[in-house]
Amino acid sequence: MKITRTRLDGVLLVEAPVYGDHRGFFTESYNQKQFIDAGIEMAFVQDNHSLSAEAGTLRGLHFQHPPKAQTKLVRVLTGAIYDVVVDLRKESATYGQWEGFILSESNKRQLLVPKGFAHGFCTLVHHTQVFYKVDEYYSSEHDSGILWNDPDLRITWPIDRPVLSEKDGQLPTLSEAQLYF
Ligand SMILES: Cc1cn([C@H]2C[C@H](O)[C@@H](COP(=O)(O)OP(=O)(O)O[C@H]3O[C@H](C)C(=O)[C@H](O)[C@H]3O)O2)c(=O)[nH]c1=O
Repeated sequence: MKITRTRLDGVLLVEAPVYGDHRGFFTESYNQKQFIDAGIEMAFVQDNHSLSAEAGTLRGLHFQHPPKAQTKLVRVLTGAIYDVVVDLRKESATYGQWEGFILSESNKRQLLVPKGFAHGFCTLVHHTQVFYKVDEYYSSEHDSGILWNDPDLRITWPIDRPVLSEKDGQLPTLSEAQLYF
């Protein structure tokens, strides 16, 4: 399994071996021992799966406040996404910085998003399904987020007018948000 560090401490790209043959492919998308051996030791407790019908659907930027903050291991089952993480850790040298990654059905790359990051994605094709493991259960009371087009973050999303939930369109900016990381 190939683990690639990124410029944001703790954010990792994970690539598992893919075994192709005339029928298609097989891959162990998650293997606890291999992940622990690679230093990815969190115990995932919940699997999430979303379908976004239209290209240009944007979900995020979301996080859960401590003590229900979540590490996420994100991958794409069908389609493709521009996946974005934002460092919300006040003491981090990269606080308020973001990075984007293309995860797709074809590249099979996975992204590990540590606690203390906001996470969101914009779909690049129709009928995109995203599957991700989290190490803390969903808590609506701790669910929060940052506005996708925060003028200070200036995230270069691939679309100007995305399909958004009403909730996501009303999220605070980073400067307005109450953060506890
Ligand atoms: C996240 C979540 C949601 N829900 C319920 C709450 C709502 O009734 C419904 C849709 O939730 P929401 O609109 O927050 O779904 P997304 O916009 O896809 O949110 C996700 O999008 C970004 C990309 C993330 O990183 C988060 O994991 C997650 O917040 O599912 C649950 O029952 N359990 C859950 O874990």
